[in-house]
Amino acid sequence: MSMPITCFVTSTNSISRFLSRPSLISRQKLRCCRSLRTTPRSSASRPINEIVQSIRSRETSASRLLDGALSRIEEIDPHVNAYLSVDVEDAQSQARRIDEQIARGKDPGPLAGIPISIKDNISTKGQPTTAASRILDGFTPAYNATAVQRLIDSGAVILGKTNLDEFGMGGSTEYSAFTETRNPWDLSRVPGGSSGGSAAAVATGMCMAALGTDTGGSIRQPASFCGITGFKPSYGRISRHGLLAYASSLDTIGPLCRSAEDAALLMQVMAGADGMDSTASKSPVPTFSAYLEGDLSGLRFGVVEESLASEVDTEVSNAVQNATDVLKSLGADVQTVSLPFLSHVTAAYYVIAYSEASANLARYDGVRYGTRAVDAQNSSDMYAQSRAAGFGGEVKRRLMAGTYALSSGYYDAYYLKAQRVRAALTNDIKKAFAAGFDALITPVAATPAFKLGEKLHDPVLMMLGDTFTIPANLSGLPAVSLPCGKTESNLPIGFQVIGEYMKDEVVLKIGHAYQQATLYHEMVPRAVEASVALSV
Ligand SMILES: NC(=O)C[C@H](N)C(=O)O
Repeated sequence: MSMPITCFVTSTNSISRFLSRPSLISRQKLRCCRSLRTTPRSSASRPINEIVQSIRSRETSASRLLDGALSRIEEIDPHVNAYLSVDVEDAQSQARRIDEQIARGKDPGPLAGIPISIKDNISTKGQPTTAASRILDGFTPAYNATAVQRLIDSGAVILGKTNLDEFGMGGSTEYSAFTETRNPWDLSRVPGGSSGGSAAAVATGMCMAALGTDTGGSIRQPASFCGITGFKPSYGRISRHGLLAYASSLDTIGPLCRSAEDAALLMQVMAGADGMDSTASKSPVPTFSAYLEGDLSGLRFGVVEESLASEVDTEVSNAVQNATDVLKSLGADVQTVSLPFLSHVTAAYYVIAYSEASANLARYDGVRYGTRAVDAQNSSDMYAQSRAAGFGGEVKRRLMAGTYALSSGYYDAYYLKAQRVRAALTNDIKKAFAAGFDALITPVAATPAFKLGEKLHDPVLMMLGDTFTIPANLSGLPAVSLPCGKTESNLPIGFQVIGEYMKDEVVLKIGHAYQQATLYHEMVPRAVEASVALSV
């Protein structure tokens, strides 16, 4: 039977019924939620794995799937601005190649024909890669990032490049030099950041999965604001080769998808050693799918006490509380755990991130890439003018603060102190795992998506939004953001599961078990559907 997949996100009856349910799921309601789970899956929530099977068996084709994504981009992206560039012809020729391979009986790989978008700070051969910065306007890399190449080698169709805060510096995607992305659940709100374009593209079915990068929460927070699943792998699990560095000891590439199951599939093809990145771990890559099944009995989770403090929105803390009830009902032992250093992590993170950024971004001098000042008198004048014109205000602020923190006389007071906080936090977390916890639970952010412009001129407020996501970066741990509810005003809420170093598969197993019991990851943003309908 031929099965058209021209549109991934549809409001089927089961989803509409679910969306009209109260935003919080209580223990009593869990049974009802589970029974809804037995209703047929909508195409929005069909696992990538199943869609690949239907491409392989020629029920549908890569070209048809791509057409669906392209028509959604045409309809929806003028409202959301998730993409910075889409190379339609190139994507169509990739899809045709996959279909031809299948017609010849050749298996293109586990992602055969799946349209995937790439955050624009990850190199794509022959496609613009700007990091949403004017300093890289017009830059086209000569090679693919290792993660991108591995997706292509597994049959994925690379669709386009998604918007971000310039060089990943921000939490709302408003610091892009080119356009601000809007939250598809409420177009007056931010999609989160810095991988806001990737999150909005997945949430609206403008692609089936996307790559993002996470330095202090940039995959997990936008995933949570847009109601999808975002996975930050252990540091070193995926090669950083081809990632435009922001803060090298923290940067991680990872997937944004509809489900933990889809994230596991992408992890399988991207993870592993890489001769081009000495920080990519040589430890063997597990078979992620082998870990997905089964309940959570025998696992112990620690809810981080400090993360449910009074500053956290009540709707958020209630939703996280309900998520822990679901985890308990799946057999997990859930207790509380304290991370006394949590209140210091944001300050430490920003000192480290700014310092590393000031070194990494020194390469953008107008000589090799992008913007170059034309009427400079000499070379140092040319560097200064090119950088002044090429970088946005937020990037300049961070580079100046980072240079200051590393300067002689201040190094001990700032950089060294921040590294000590990093060590103390890592120690806190190690103690928790040594005491027998398998994972830590926190909200992803203290609030749901905020209004466009609300924090734009208050960088400290913007930074404080990262408190719960930063620990996994400072300690190099794997962490996933999972949708776990909606607010009264129809905004998604996410909770976070942080695992032990290099136990990425355990984190995804927990995510999958949770998603087998709930439907929150199947929520679709109707605001966009409505505004598209209005505009036609
Ligand atoms: N890049 C990230 O992970 C986001 C973080 N808000 C930052 O600005 O550094």
